[in-house]
Amino acid sequence: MTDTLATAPAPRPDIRKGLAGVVVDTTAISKVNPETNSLLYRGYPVQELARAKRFEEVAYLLWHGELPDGAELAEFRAAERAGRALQPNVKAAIDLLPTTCHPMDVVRTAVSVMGASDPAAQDSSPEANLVKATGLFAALPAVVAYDQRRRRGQHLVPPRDDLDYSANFLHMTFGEVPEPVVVDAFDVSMILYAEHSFNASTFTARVITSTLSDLHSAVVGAIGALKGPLHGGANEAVMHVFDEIGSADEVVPWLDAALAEKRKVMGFGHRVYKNGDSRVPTMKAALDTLIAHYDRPDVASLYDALATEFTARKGIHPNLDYPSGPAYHLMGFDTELFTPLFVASRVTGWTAHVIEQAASNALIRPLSAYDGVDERHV
Ligand SMILES: CC(=O)SCCNC(=O)CCNC(=O)[C@H](O)C(C)(C)COP(=O)(O)OP(=O)(O)OC[C@H]1O[C@@H](n2cnc3c(N)ncnc32)[C@H](O)[C@@H]1OP(=O)(O)O
Ligand SMILES: O=C([O-])CC(=O)C(=O)O
Repeated sequence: MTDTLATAPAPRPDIRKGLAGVVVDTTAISKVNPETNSLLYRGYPVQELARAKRFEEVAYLLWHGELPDGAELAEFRAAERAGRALQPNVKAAIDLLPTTCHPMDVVRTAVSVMGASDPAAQDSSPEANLVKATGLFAALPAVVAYDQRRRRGQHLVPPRDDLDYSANFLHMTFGEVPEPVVVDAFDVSMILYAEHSFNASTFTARVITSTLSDLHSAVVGAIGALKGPLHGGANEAVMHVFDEIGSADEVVPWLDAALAEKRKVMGFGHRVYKNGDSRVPTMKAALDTLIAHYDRPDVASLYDALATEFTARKGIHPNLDYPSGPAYHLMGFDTELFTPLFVASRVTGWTAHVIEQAASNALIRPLSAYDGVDERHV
């Protein structure tokens, strides 16, 4: 009897692969509610923010918890504009990287260089972290813009102080400011990408922060997590899918083959939203304005054909990356630059979480169940 009890297998622990459904902490930064298909940043519906505010105001909201008043916004905008120019050491590091590498590797390296040259690198006080976060927010557009330009054999375009964040971003990338309708669509995309609770990259940033590491290290890790096609890399992958399919007429045979091969169709599905991503209608409306502006009904028909057919067959809905991919394409960004654009936006959410994690820290260290070989001896 005693022997039987001693050798009884231990009860299997309740393992949630991918932490699916596990609530690991609280956050006051954003609320994702799949039941009501809503997303709140600091209490405000993201659709309202996209309609009525600029990205700078949303960044301020994520960090400070409140929208800025006139004086606060002026001060914040001045700080952002002061940090826009590409620093010589960051440019030198980028120039060392081959243009065959992925642009996400360039952004990741650039943030690492910025961290290494920050005299306050080891100061993780909330004040220092806010300064670092604002610095990254201000500096990343130049990194992304310059990387696209150098890959095209074009020279660096310096920032313009008379333009807001999005207009300046597009100016530094393309050497001119596009029509307001394009700037507005870009600004909407930045607002929608800014924050989404404990997604994989934000969680990565929080894990790194939980060891009392520094903010730049957390952002470098988050960029690595965002790069994957199951997360931020999907906006780039959506465009590859569009290129592969070619036109709306080819959607059905393409999908037959893709599903037969059990391929994942990028830009569809979500860990939290099962009935559609709260951000898609707003981004789809922005895409529609671009389609009208550039007179590209072919993009609209391919978009609609794939979404309708895939959702009808699988019951899986588009996520934010689905409309964002073709929107960035129409604006003129090279496909590999799409996920770095996501970085430029999400750095606001990541750093808000770094500050929140640091303010109420506990080392993040879950348990695992060993299923390797039994104990043995050499
Ligand atoms: C900004 C963002 O990060 S949004 C997400 C961007 N990522 C993508 O668009 C990549 C494509 N989508 C996916 O891979 C998934 O939907 C994820 C990773 C986003 C979420 O996945 P999870 O919650 O882990 O669900 P999981 O991957 O287990 O999918 C459940 C089922 O739906 C299927 N499924 C989910 N998404 C897709 C898809 N895009 N294409 C085909 N099948 C899919 C899975 O194959 C699985 O089927 P099975 O039960 O027969 O094995
Ligand atoms: O929440 C997620 O898992 C992925 C996502 O949509 C995001 O990070 O914006």
